[in-house]
Amino acid sequence: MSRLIVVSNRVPMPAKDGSAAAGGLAVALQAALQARGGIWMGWSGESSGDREPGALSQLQKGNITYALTDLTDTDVEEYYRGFANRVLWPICHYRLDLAEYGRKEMAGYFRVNRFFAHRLAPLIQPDDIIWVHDYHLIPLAAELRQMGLKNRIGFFLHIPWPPADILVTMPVHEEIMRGLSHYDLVGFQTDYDLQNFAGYLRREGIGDDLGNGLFDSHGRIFKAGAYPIGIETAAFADFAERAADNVMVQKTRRSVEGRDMIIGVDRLDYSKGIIQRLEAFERFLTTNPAYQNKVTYLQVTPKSRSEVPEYEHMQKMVAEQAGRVNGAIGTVDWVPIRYVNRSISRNVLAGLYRLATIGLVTPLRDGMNLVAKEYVAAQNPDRPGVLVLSRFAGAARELKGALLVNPYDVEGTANALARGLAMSLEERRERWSMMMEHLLSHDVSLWCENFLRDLVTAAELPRTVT
Ligand SMILES: O=P(O)(O)OC[C@H]1O[C@H](O[C@H]2O[C@H](CO)[C@@H](O)[C@H](O)[C@H]2O)[C@H](O)[C@@H](O)[C@@H]1O
Ligand SMILES: O=c1ccn([C@@H]2O[C@H](COP(=O)(O)OP(=O)(O)O)[C@@H](O)[C@H]2O)c(=O)[nH]1
Repeated sequence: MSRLIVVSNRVPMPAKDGSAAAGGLAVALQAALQARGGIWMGWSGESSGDREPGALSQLQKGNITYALTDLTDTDVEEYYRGFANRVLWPICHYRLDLAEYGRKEMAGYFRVNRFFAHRLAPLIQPDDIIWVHDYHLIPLAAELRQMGLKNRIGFFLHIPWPPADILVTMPVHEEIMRGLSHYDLVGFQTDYDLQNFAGYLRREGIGDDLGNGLFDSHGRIFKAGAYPIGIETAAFADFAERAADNVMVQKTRRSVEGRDMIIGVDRLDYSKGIIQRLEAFERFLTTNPAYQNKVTYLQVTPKSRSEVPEYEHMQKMVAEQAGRVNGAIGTVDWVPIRYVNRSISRNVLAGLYRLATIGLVTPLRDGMNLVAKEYVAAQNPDRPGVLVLSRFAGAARELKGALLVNPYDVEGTANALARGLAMSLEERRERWSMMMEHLLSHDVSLWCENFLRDLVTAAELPRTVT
């Protein structure tokens, strides 16, 4: 079996005690790497200031070598904060208004990808399979090809891929698309993202859909497909059941006794629709006054990318809004919104999901949204809660038992909350079973296997158009 080389901007390093990093993606990829042997390469998250980064730092754990590189201050600013998070992230989340184009940042993005390629290439053997993750590293395959590498290289995009009309507003859309054509397999989260990709090729006249998942563009033939990422469903369900003994979960249970709990869990990101969600909760309480003092909404929102101005602005807006609603509607013995601005460990989170009558997941746009899947997996099968889910999350393509909402429609979301809280146990069980069955049969290990199987079989493709 060929070795596997995984490349991602962030690398989930094992903890100091040697235990593997938590999170479905990390667990699935670490398992695949252990089985085949391989390398996980990426950014250390550290800056070398204005000095050229030193040699890769390497750490061996079983069959896996973790290889990390620092980046200079300028690299972090231009590649990560600048182009990845102020151009690609907003564009892929349909936020043209937030994209900030700068020639310096665009050049920095391509330069850091070249730097990654130069650091990675000496570690690669001819038979290795390379799997690149996410929007930070789209041009990596082109750079590796430029250096003469002939290995199979796959790419998986964790975030949405927008329609052509949005993509073409990005000055370097052609270079980005050319970058994708250097992979042997390009994976998206949903069929909609794949359709947008194919639509761009057609619209711009730079490629053809050859059928059976094959495309040709920029003189290369490659595969593209939808590979919706899953979670470790069975393990997470087990986790949630055992979390009942956790002290924090017990404290929370006591603190909401006699009330229904609604839970929202999101990085503090404008794509998550937190402002609209708080508005919907307020609307629900004002149009259903009988629920006042009967419901607690827990919003867990760890800070994210705080050095990027749009994120800093969001932090202020969300905190102000939560405070305003609490001030306007709360009473001396009831705080409607509990707003937690820090990260909670996954085992506590699993227990909190299980306590909540409603999982409120309303991104304005999301590649998948693993929280939606985790909420379902964490439920007690005897009395499961209700998932209220944005139709604009990738997860909505799969979780048909959810109450689907349009997060821009504040009144519609408020109505879904009322419907969810009043839903009969029979309907809740029926909806939950349908979703749980799907999640058990489409977990993250299957996602990983399917992608790698298709990447390996891409070896039989002719690579260039004759
Ligand atoms: O690296 P950051 O800029 O701090 O952002 C964190 C990640 O955000 C998006 O990721 C998430 O998806 C991951 C894979 O599905 C998941 O493991 C992680 O928990 C999520 O936060 C983005 O897609 C990642 O590339 C970022 O690293
Ligand atoms: O305090 C927190 C908040 C989130 N998460 C985890 O972070 C991931 C978020 O993934 P999702 O796909 O929902 O959103 P993303 O952050 O990738 O955009 C999920 O696995 C959550 O369990 C966590 O461990 N602690």
